[in-house]
Amino acid sequence: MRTDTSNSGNGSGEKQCYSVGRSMKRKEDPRFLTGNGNYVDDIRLPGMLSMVIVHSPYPHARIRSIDKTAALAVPGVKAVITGEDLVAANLGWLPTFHGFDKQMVLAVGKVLFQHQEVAAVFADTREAALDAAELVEVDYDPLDPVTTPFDAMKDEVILRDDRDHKTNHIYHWESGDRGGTDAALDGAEITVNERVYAPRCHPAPLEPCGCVAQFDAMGRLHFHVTSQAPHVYRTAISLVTGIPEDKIRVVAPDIGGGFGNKVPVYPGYVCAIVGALILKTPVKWIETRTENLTTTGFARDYHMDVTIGANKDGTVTALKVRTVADHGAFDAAADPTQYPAGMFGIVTGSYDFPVAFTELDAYFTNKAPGGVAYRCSFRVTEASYAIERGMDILARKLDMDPADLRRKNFVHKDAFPYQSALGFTYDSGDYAGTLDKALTQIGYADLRKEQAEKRARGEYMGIGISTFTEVVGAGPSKHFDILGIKMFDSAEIRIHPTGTGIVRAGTKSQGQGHETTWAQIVSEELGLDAENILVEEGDTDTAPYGLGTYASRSTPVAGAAIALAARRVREKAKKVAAHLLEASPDDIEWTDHTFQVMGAPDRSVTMKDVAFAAYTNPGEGNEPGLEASLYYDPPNMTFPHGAYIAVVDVDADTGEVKVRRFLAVDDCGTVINPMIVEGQVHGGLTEGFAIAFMQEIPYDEQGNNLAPNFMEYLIPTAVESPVWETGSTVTPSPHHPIGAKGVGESPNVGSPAAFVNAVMDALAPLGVTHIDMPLTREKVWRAVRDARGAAASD
Ligand code: PCD
Ligand SMILES: [Cu+]
Repeated sequence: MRTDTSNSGNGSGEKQCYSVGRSMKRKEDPRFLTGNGNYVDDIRLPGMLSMVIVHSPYPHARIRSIDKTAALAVPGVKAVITGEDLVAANLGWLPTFHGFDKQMVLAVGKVLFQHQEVAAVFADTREAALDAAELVEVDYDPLDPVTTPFDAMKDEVILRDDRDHKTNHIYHWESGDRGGTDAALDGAEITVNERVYAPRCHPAPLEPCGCVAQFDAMGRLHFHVTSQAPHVYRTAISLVTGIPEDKIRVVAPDIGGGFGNKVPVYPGYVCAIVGALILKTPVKWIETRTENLTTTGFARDYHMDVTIGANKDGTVTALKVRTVADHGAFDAAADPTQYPAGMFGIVTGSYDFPVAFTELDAYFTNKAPGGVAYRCSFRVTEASYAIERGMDILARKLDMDPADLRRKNFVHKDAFPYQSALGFTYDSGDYAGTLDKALTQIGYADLRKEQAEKRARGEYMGIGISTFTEVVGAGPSKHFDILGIKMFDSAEIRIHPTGTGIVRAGTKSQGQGHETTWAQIVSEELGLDAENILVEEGDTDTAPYGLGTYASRSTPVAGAAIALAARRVREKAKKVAAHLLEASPDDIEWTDHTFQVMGAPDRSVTMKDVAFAAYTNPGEGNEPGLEASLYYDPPNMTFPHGAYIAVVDVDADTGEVKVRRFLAVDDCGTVINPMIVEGQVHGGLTEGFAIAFMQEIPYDEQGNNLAPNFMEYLIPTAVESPVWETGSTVTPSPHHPIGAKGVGESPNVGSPAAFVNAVMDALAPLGVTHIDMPLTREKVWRAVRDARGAAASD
């Protein structure tokens, strides 16, 4: 792999300038850095109305009546719609992501969580709409709220009276060998057990959600929206509203971060479309920060009981994980249809468990709906946190170094493809190699020495390891679909006469840099300059149908489609090359990014020559033009892995934790752009750091959301964030055309456990075994105080 951070050789030279493995500067950045991005809120159309949503102050209440009179009297107000209006139009409910449940668009009869959408106001200006929203009079009859899944499971108060099943239980899911696992745990020389909680948190992208709905003179809907999956939106809108799909154009323009938050379809989108339809004028809806944090997809909220069985020498013999999941008011979790608990089955992680079992029960509560994959390929972060905490707890019980315990149990690098006890076939990996690299790079032995000295002085230093394996790139269509739509992806490539071109894909970048990396793949495959390959995504009128960008699937799926579509272009080009070289196509080979006559390397033509000929002189019987499209259904997921190490110093008297160092060694197979991958890792680590130490959406006993803004829901700035150290190993995916695996989510999946393990390691001398995230100063301080108190009273 070459790593070259300069943008040298711009457009000149024999070979292509930019290709796979080079840190080409991001092609999209000049637009962003000069303030010329084009976001949904930048759209201004003549006659455009502003929509504002009225929210419920109660988490659980019956709606006695809604009076619109005062709101409608505000100058500039055009309409107010309620749940009843939508029900009359047959648009009262929205199918949820995987289709098992439905969700109210605007509350009908009852509100089920604080801030739930109750009415939508349309006005000439945002100010008028805001004023009117305050004047919509809703008469509520408050009911007792249910705020934890443990209360919900008692079924004393049934939340959803729209459902036939009078229970708050949503579903049970299980995987693996229950009997075998129980038997192995019963017979284990050692077992450890801990309940760990992955708290309800929120992706909180910089740009909140929003849309502009417009019907043109031909009655065609143009819908600009912050969507990670524009094609799925188009199909969903057609199915829900009955508007023929050809009469709908969904455009996702520039997006200011998605992180899973912009996968689901939200009530505001439906209301904006309805408003534009009935008022016959464009409607814009842009969320506030509070609306984003309180109503759109939350993440996690998994209570996980982890039990590991092992021999005295540290060899693991069985894993059992039981989870209680809080899904909020509707089962709007973003998971593929056949996987209600997402990819939680990756919970065996990097370790060779002979037997395992996991089961999960999900419940309704009076909290916001969601369960989105916040930088996590559907519950992979939860799973990774559970197993990586579990392994550390086992290491402590065995009094073994956590690195040694891990190394002892890794799936061996010669064991791939590896069939896990919970049914995944891991494609490739070298876990020991990656861990060893990380240990050397950070100077592990010296750090342990330093720690021992500090402990002798009564100082609390901790080292935390996480050696995670992810499963990303959904996915093989026999297993993965959303609302029945198979999770393939697509690419379309056109090469112009002068040897430049355009590639379109079914994905949609939200900051990941696809405009650069997709061009690099085409460049590598076709020997053309990446600087002159335009990348276009996000417009359903032009892009081929694809399932979008989330779950780190773009590189594994669309990236593969792009490489293979380019190879299809190359096959066509070969015939033209043969014509130009007056040889048979069978005698032409593609070497060093040019077409050559076999055995005669001096007789060659470049792709640029061929492109021109394809339009000017294609040769008898050859199809003119140079383009190809391809739909790719991956044979398997990709399994990136990494070894992360955190070093912390804890002030036991104040609870303050300082992350002194953090090293992430990632293996995502073949790297397309090392600089972009490093940026992905930095971003994800910062989010993982926030989740570990400061982020949570808590609710009080009355069901009030306690983190409805950035005063309570904390976003780390450069001041709080540690300096990230990175490294990499490369174990290509055997089934991906260029060997690449996804990476966007790895740092978020792998890092929370490393941080928590480090703090627990620091506090080990005090006997503190576990603290649930986020590890705020107060929680750490309390844990230390309790531990000291217990020690004093012994
Ligand atoms: N091997 C490799 C891999 C990768 N890469 C690169 O990197 C990136 C990423 O990728 P991926 O991994 O494939 O992924 P995607 O699909 O593209 O994306 C997605 C992700 O991404 C991440 N990152 C990011 N960044 C930014 N800036 N922004 C955002 O928003 C975001 N988000 C996040 C998330 S969350 Mo989910 O949705 O939860 O499911 S999922 C996710 C791109 O550019 C690519 O191409 C390279 O180079 N190489
Ligand atoms: Cu997750």
